[in-house]
Amino acid sequence: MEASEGKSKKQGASRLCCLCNQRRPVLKRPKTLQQICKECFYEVFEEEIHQVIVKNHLFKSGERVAIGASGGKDSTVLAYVLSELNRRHSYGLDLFLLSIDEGITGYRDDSLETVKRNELQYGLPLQILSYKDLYGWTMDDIVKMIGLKNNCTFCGVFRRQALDRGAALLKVDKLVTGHNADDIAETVLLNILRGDIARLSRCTSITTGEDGPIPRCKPFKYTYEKEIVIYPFITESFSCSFSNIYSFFFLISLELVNLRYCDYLNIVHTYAYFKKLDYFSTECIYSPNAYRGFAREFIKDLERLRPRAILDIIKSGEDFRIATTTKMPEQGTCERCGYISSQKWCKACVLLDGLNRGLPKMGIGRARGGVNGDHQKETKKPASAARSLESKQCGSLDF
Ligand SMILES: Nc1ncnc2c1ncn2[C@@H]1O[C@H](COP(=O)(O)OP(=O)(O)OP(=O)(O)O)[C@@H](O)[C@H]1O
Repeated sequence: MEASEGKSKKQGASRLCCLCNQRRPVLKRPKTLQQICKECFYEVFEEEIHQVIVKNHLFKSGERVAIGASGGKDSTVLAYVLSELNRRHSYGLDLFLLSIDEGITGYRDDSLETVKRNELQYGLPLQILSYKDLYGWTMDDIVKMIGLKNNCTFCGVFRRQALDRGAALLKVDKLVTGHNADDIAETVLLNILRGDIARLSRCTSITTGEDGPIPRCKPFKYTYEKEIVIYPFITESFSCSFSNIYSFFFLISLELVNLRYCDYLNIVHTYAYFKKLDYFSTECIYSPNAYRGFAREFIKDLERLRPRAILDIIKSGEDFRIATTTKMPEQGTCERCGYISSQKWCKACVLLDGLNRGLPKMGIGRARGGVNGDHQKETKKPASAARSLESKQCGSLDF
């Protein structure tokens, strides 16, 4: 009798949130597998990001900060959480949304509509810059000329520079992006697979570009993608439409951690689609993303076996030391547009020159030392240049 009473008390206790020990758990936290209630989930989620911001001295009071806003889940949650923390902890930041319109019909035009709604929902001023205005080309035009294979290189190089130009226009001190722990772990792995030591040493830094036009920070460096996906579902104030789906999410939340990543996102995205949740969840229509996709699935498989795997990969990336004998590229400025460059021309100018001359493959591939203005030399080796990029897929492998 006593034993069974003890057992039922124990079962009752195990049904309480393991953090507050008061409320019923509604989800298994992906990062730690702890069964916790929704109040504790959003408390730990937001507090961890706050701690990352404070410990890494990401911001100073009075700074103007642009949030790279694509309309996707990461940057939407980042815009929401950062404005909340800014208010709650009196960071004293002036926040802005900065969106780049790459000119991808049926993808970016739709996601920009989401950002425009976010502008009103969060009360943050929005600046949109387009590839068409900046470079005279949309990604639709570029894909028509170059095809699907290498288009991500153009997009990645142009977006990086476009964000810097937008930041200069807004006169901000910093740019923050929604890159999360999963993105960083993937990038560590990809840079190892490519033997790219220069990017490997940069890709784990929480702040980069301090020597360039504008420092970039990643406040979600240690935030798991699965938690970013969960967050809007259980935060009442995030958007009124999110609250409608509590019951659905709570029913499946304890099981989700064991699903494959693609099944997981499919469930969430399908539901998000029907409920018209206010972030945009479609993959880029021009991104085959095969190589990064394999790395992503590999990391998700590791995460299913051991959630800490993501943090450990980031830690390994951080702990790599570059031998002093490794020659690092020297930073200068582009002779053509004045943007930062370790070569005579910056990568965007090389790519644009190729596009404008009807030789779009000219700038593709990694310039190794030497002067990249030597186009003649590059056009003589189209096969090897294209090959060097096959493994690169979506955009550049650093941030
Ligand atoms: N078109 C864009 N305009 C402004 N910022 C962008 C744009 N595309 C990407 N970013 C920034 O870079 C981050 C990483 O972009 P990535 O393309 O990897 O998208 P993601 O991981 O799907 O993120 P999100 O869910 O925010 O779209 C985004 O979170 C955002 O901060």
